[in-house]
Amino acid sequence: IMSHAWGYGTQDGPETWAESFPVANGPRQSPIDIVPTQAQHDPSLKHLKLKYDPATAKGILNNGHSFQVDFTDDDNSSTLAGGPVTGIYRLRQFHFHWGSSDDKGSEHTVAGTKFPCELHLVHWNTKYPNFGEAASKPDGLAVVGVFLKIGSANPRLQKVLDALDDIRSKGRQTTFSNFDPKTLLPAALDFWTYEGSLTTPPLLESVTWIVLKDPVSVSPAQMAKFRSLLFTSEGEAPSCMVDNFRPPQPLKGRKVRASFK
Ligand SMILES: O[B-]1(O)OCc2ccc(NC(=S)NCc3ccccc3)cc21
Ligand SMILES: [Zn+2]
Repeated sequence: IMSHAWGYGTQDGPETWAESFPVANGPRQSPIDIVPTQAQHDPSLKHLKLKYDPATAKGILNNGHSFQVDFTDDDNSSTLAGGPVTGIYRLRQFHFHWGSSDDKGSEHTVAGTKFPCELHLVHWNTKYPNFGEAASKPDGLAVVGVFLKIGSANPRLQKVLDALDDIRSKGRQTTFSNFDPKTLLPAALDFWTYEGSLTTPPLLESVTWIVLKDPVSVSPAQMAKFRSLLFTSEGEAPSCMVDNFRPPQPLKGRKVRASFK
């Protein structure tokens, strides 16, 4: 069967996704607006334990919705544990969402504040045999979200941004090795956490979200690199890859917990 054609345009964007993916109107959809004054500090939350082996970095791909850096996940070399999760989750990939201008781009918002970009580090629960199985379970995935805020150029981003010239169009991929995604994180790992979903179709309600409180920096020139990518394949009329974010979804009674006071 044809894979579901979805995107971020007026004809195929977030307002249309429920037609093919009815879970879009489900009880635990993401992203959400995080309201810090309504998040309850939970002292029982453990520290986030992130262990990433740079050798597991495999490739970088333009998938037509974002670009992602993929990791080999056939052993526990790169994992997440602690925080709100039980057990060990393996790093699968990371990717970003960003805007056409600096006043929007993130998926989660903080008391209505939008950031120009948001990083997602995707991990799957090793109690399941593989990513695809885990993605369909309520405790299957754990995604760390990191906000990027306009400021000085972030040298940690540069290796990723320099690879974008080789994957400008949808379907392009190239090797990407020896990279430690931990270098993309802020110094403090304080976080908000809640139960949610993928923010792109199939919108599966299988994600424990771990959204870091502190942003990392990105410069306007670096944002221009993100915006140089294309949603479209070579040979198609080019469409700039921008505004690839879903807006915040109804909380529907969910509680957001904070790891910090
Ligand atoms: O919401 B996100 O953008 O951030 C967190 C996150 C994790 C994964 C995705 N999507 C993936 S991996 N789809 C392929 C797939 C999906 C389901 C089964 C197999 C294969 C999107 C997002
Ligand atoms: Zn994402």
